[in-house]
Amino acid sequence: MMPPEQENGVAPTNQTEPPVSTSNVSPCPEPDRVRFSVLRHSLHPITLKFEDVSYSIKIESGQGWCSSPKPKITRAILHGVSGTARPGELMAMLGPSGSGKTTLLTALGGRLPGKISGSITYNGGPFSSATKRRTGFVAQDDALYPHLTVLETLTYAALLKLPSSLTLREKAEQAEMVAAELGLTRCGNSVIGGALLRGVSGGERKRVSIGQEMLVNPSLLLLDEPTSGLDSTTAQRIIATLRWVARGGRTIVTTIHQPSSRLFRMFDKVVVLSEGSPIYSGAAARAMDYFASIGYEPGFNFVNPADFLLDLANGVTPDPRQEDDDDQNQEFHGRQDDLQSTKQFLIHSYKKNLHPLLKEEIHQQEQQDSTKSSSRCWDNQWTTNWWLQFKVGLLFFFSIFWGFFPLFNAIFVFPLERPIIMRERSSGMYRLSSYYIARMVGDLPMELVLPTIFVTITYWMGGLKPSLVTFALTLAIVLLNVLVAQGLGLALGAILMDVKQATTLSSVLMLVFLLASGYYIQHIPMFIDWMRYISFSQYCYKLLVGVQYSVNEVYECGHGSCRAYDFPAIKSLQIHNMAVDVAALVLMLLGYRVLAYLALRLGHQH
Ligand SMILES: Nc1ncnc2c1ncn2[C@@H]1O[C@H](COP(=O)(O)OP(=O)(O)OP(=O)(O)O)[C@@H](O)[C@H]1O
Repeated sequence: MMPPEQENGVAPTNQTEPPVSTSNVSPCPEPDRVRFSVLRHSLHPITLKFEDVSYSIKIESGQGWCSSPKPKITRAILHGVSGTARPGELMAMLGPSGSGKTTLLTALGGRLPGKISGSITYNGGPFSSATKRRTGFVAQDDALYPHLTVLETLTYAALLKLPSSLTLREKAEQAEMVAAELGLTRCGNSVIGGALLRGVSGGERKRVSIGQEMLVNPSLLLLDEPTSGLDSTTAQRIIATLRWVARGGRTIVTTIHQPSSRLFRMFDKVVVLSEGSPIYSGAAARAMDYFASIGYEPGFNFVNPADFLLDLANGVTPDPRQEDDDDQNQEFHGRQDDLQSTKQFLIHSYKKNLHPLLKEEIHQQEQQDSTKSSSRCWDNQWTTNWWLQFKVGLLFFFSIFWGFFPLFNAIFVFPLERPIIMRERSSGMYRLSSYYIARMVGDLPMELVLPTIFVTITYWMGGLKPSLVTFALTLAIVLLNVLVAQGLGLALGAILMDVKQATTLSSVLMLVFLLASGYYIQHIPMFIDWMRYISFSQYCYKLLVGVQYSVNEVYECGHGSCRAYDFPAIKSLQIHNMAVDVAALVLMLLGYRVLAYLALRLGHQH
């Protein structure tokens, strides 16, 4: 994909540009735009706002008498931090080590235990499970499987997390693209490694972690020190990547240690923390002007704004007198008490000058956010409604239960009766065909009564289509399914004449039928896929769904209304011609029974 930042001296690779054009970014060629469409745009942009966020922890004071519990003291980690990050923005949190960057990031990711005061909202609402699913979090210590290769790690993430509308191949392609994007192609086949297994370098591990989160196409991406331990070119590339990812409508917040001036220029917003208190929060491009306005300007040879901000966060201020004396060593000075008073002054200035503006900005947006979140239903946890999921599930279990049950019952019939048939037939008591037909007809009432009672109760209780015709069709399909399953059971019993073998074989067959039907697994491998055509459960299930929903039926979904036939579990069934499904079942109904009869006859002759 990208980078982009030509002015930063990073050579563009085979990558494309951000989708939203910015002043320093040129539009990408059309073919790449199509190829990278999955990660290009966020589907559910999130505006993140945090206001007066404070957080304290209780720690043991270290003083206690012998075995008496040590008294606990409260330690404030964050004091009233505010800010906003909108879709398309890349926000950086700067500050000295221990200033609270990770704590704030963890709070924004909804992962901080204990009570946080102040407010953190996502499109005006609290942290919900929907927000959680759309939030990616790259922690400082990456947890990756050491034995997988880089490409395998990314491919598994892609397979598990990318939408089911993509094929396996497309998902694998996305993994490869992200690997290329993060410069991981060369080590794609190297194992990740761990404490006992030498693997890829620390920087590469970090990039794999980032890649994993990027693959899920998060709307909000939070990263803790993504560039730590990386060389400046790689760090540059990663931040440029994050900026590109943000431009696709995502909100990105990252903590960062000592960014170079090139990196600093890529941030849209910065929050600068000093001992948990903010000294700046707002546009990165205006930070220097703000500090100049309160009397802090860098020296004439000062090149990196990030260094300047970090010095201020440490209470170190530029000393104009030193600039003339000794450029090389001492641009700043400060005694301990001076440092403290500088920090206090900066915190005070923030409260006085920036905090009211931020508050205003946060509340101005609030109204827009609440309108947005009420008009859009992206906060729905699922894009399909509960009833549809329930009903499609119920129909599936109709077809499965009334496949297994008669099948396993029927398996026992011939093996158990064999000695009696042999004896009675050898004394010429009856024809095999008359026994066979009588056996089937005799079993019929019991075989059909139970499923009729079952369907009558569950159909109406389950809230399926309240139509007598549909009910009658559903019942007829289930009964047909029962008869087919019974026929298969009879055939297996007659062929094997051994209950144990027949039970094992039918269990395997049924499981293969279920898998081949595609309900549990999609994109079935070719060698097993053909089995769907001999799976009676599949035909039964298709018919049950087919009579339940008409082609143009719609249901309420995350996008307003959606066609039932577009619901993934229904779409994958490919309900085109129900007459073919009925014909297949009828053919099986007769075929299995004829097979059972022939097997009995042959067995008897031997
Ligand atoms: N659970 C905890 N118990 C004790 N102290 C804690 C805990 N969590 C955070 N702290 C303290 O809070 C302060 C802020 O920690 P935090 O990890 O947020 O800082 P940071 O700015 O991310 O630091 P670094 O850049 O070194 O990672 C530190 O002094 C840390 O020791």
